[in-house]
Amino acid sequence: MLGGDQEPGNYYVGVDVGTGSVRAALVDQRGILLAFADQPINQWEPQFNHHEQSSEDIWAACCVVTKQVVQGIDVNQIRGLGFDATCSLVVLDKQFRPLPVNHEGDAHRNIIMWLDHRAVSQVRRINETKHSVLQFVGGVMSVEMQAPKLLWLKENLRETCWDKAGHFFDLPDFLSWKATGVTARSLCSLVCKWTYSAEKGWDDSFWKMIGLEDFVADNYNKIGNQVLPPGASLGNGLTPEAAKDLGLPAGIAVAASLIDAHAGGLGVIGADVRGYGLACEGQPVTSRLAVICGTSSCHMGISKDPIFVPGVWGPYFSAMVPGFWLNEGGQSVTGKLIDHMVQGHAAFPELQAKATARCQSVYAYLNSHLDLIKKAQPVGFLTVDLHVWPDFHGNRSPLADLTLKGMVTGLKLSQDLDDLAILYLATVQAIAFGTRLIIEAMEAGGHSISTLFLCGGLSKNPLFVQMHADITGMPVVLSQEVESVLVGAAILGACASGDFASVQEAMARMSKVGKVVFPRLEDKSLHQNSFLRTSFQTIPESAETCSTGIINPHPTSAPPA
Ligand SMILES: Nc1ncnc2c1ncn2[C@@H]1O[C@H](COP(=O)(O)OP(=O)(O)O)[C@@H](O)[C@H]1O
Ligand SMILES: O=C(CO)[C@H](O)[C@H](O)COP(=O)(O)O
Repeated sequence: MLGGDQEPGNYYVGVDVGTGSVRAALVDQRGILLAFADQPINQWEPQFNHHEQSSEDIWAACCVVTKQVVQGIDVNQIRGLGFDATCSLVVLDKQFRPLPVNHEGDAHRNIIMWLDHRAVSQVRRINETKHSVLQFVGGVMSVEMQAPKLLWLKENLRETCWDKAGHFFDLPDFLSWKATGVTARSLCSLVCKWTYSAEKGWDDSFWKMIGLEDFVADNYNKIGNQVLPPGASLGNGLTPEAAKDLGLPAGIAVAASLIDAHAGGLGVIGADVRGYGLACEGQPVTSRLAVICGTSSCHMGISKDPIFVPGVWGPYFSAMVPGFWLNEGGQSVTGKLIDHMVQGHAAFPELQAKATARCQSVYAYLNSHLDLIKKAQPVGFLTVDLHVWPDFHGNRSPLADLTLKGMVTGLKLSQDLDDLAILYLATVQAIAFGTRLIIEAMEAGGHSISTLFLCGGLSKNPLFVQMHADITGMPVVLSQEVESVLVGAAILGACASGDFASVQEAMARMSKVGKVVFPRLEDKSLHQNSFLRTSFQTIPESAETCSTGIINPHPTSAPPA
């Protein structure tokens, strides 16, 4: 439904497909959200570490939310449409029909999700090749990228999937194809997840070396041989069929899309920060780090020249902001980890009942409960002897080790609501320490970061935001629009419409500062001690400590696969 400021003008629709839900927004030229809608999407986990979705379900959800946000407005004012989505792998046959990615042969489940870790053996073999393309993914390919998943399909579902496949899409590119009928891929998805180089294109020798020479023989037809920069206008715009599905006029501009974290980056990183007392004021945009915190967290830092950071993805040219190199650090589970710790605790039913009685979310309740039990001490003091190592789904950055597991030290026999609240706090802190490790690795590689720009579902949690400020020692900027990832998607639509000359111009006009959270420096030594204690309790004996107190469990070499 339409709400807020209703000045006439040009509107854009942004659609954001996250892990757990699809969101859409109607956004104006100033980046203000006039309407918002969301809808959860199905996920299947048929086996441990196998995570699947359905492209038909996702498209249907996109249609529902888009129709909702344009209800009641003159659709002729809508100038452009932009999509972003998780970097999940969509498989279609030669007639564009879904193919099964599972042993059960269920074609409805035709997406291997980004967090799927089935291709462990495949990624180990890919990393053993030490092929030069690996330099551009932080030195180690992640099991969450597309090459190992494709190899898994070839080796495990040859007849039911691989031999019948006509098209392998990254989810953002599937959505833009669905809207326009154009199979061109976005430079963002191909560079970040498929080893494509913005400068050199595909590297035949890589695909031959890993056993996927089929793509070379086919001239990359199935994975993309037409590549467009994010925000470029696709074909003749929205097809009549998709227009009917989405409730939009046929022919409006549709943009080449972005991965969700990258859309979040566009939505926050270009804001005008004058007057907030931030160190990044008057400094190049390269001093800003966008952190997109949803199911996972992604740490997006840009640079004028390529920077190689072991264990941090990239450098990727023009994959987010045109003309800039991107490094992407990440934590595979953050929101999902917090949900897992809280929902799995013995006191969760009590928490749920109490939060419901107060009409609060469980997180708002836990935050106020922590305020009650902390008494006169700083909240961080509550976790002096309880520590979490957050790699429950492996470590994406900077250790790049999918075999790492999670850990909790300092548990007692009691399992009441206080214990749950403190475990929740320790989990949030562990995630913030993970961000600090990533920042320190990026700075050691050559980045110079002074300010964090947070967005995504977890940025709605004030404790999460404050802990990131306190533990990194950096101010955190929150955008005026909480749903900044959708602003990023709308920026794409605005660029495709031709209303802005460049992505940079659209970013500067449409992303805006809402609030700044500064670090509480009085808690700094407490967090430093906690950081060291956590690390020493959890690292293997072979690890060594660097001068900052960061632990490197793999001291002699690049991180293992
Ligand atoms: N208001 C809130 N307070 C605390 N946590 C929140 C809030 N809203 C969302 N979250 C957390 O954010 C995560 C989901 O973020 P979201 O950006 O929607 O994820 P995704 O894009 O991966 O679907 C969940 O773990 C959820 O618990
Ligand atoms: O790898 C990614 C970005 O490069 C994934 O798309 C991302 O980690 C999943 O996003 P979210 O946690 O927001 O659902």
